[in-house]
Amino acid sequence: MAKKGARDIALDVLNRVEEHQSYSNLELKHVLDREELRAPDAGLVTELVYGTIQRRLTLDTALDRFIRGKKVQTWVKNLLRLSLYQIRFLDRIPDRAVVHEAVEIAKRRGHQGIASMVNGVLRNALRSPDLWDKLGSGDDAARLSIEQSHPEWLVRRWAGQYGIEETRRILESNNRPPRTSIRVNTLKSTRDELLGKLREQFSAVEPSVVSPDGLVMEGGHAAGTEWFRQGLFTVQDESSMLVAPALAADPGMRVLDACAAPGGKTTHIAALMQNRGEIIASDVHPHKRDLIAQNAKRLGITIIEPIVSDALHLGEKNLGTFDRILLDAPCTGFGVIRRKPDLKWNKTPDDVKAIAELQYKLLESVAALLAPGGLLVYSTCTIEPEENQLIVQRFVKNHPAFELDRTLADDLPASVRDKIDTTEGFVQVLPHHFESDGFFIARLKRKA
Ligand SMILES: C[S@@+](CC[C@H](N)C(=O)[O-])C[C@H]1O[C@@H](n2cnc3c(N)ncnc32)[C@H](O)[C@@H]1O
Repeated sequence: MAKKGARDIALDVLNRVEEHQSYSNLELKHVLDREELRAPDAGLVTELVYGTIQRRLTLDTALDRFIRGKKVQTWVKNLLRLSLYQIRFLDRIPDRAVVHEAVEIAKRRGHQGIASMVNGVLRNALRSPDLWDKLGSGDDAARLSIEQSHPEWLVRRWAGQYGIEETRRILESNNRPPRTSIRVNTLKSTRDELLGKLREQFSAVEPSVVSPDGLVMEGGHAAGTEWFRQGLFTVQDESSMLVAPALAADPGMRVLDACAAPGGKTTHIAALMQNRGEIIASDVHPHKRDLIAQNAKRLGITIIEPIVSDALHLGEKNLGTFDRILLDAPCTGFGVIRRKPDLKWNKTPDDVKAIAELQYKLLESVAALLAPGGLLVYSTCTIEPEENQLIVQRFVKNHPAFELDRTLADDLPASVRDKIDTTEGFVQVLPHHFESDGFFIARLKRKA
């Protein structure tokens, strides 16, 4: 049987995501593993899937002009979205080729009638040069929602919090493809050494401006290299590399990482502690404990003890107290929409409320284990104040033994301090600040 092309495979993934209500990264992995594609083809499939999901609202609004009122099967709608995405957003693929391939796929999967409809819709779209300029209507937030393809409730929420211009920058940044960033394992190498090695194999590798431990590269499969297997680095977002240093853990300390899997930040903390001391790395999901252990092993770290526990009940485990605690809490993930575009379509305002309640309870639970004079870092990969600043402010108000440690900003690299407003004592990185994940970090101190 002839091998499937990239667009056919991308269509399979889009269909599975919709039919199974599942996450695109999981479906993509499943299909890419099955098809055993070469790296450039896998790259194209990935770009097509994420791009089509990312731009879904813009694409559907445009398509509505041509298919309004007609009943269209899910796979046909996805084929039209996928094709329109290439026409509008991928310059390197000629429009003729996109239409031709879409028509061939429609014939193969359906029949001549569907192929003619697909051909007609795409040709009509190509004949409407002002199609993309006038998609949105209404006020700024409503127009931005359509133009930048984010749900209107989220755009309104962010416009209220950050202002409409900052919100536009957030949305535009979310729509740009993510870069790969990696963190050097300072137990085994230095950033300069690793940079030299990676440049032998990859063309565009640069030092991160966000973290002194980070490198950034366009594309590239760094995790497939021998250097990865040797544990010289780990793949981690640049913003998230700010968290472990915020904990200011010294060698020899006792540390709790309460929501640790897969261990990106735990292993960073261990490296900063020079692999001396003790880190209890806990996660509620038993299958994730092995991920932490595997990562620690590959990186040559011996001070991490992975355990399975619900952080709401860690107090019942007789673990004693800790000098440092990290609560990298589960969250809506609205800071990582660029890498997980499904999030913006799947989550609702009620999800924000529910997760914020859980975050507050988790914070209360783990804070009870902090030794007097100790530090606790609360972090999330979201940009929702309800999950971030408001949680910490409410906690400090209700727990007088704790205070917000406003010296956190002093520990940030100057390049980060210069770019973000830390006057309230919090660190909120937005996606466009460094083209990295949106991330929140606060540091609390238990009074001695
Ligand atoms: C943001 S992720 C942590 C990422 C991790 N710190 C890293 O850097 O690799 C949140 C983690 O919290 C875990 N989690 C969710 N609810 C939890 C709970 N009640 N107790 C402990 N862990 C929980 C999830 O399984 C998930 O692995």
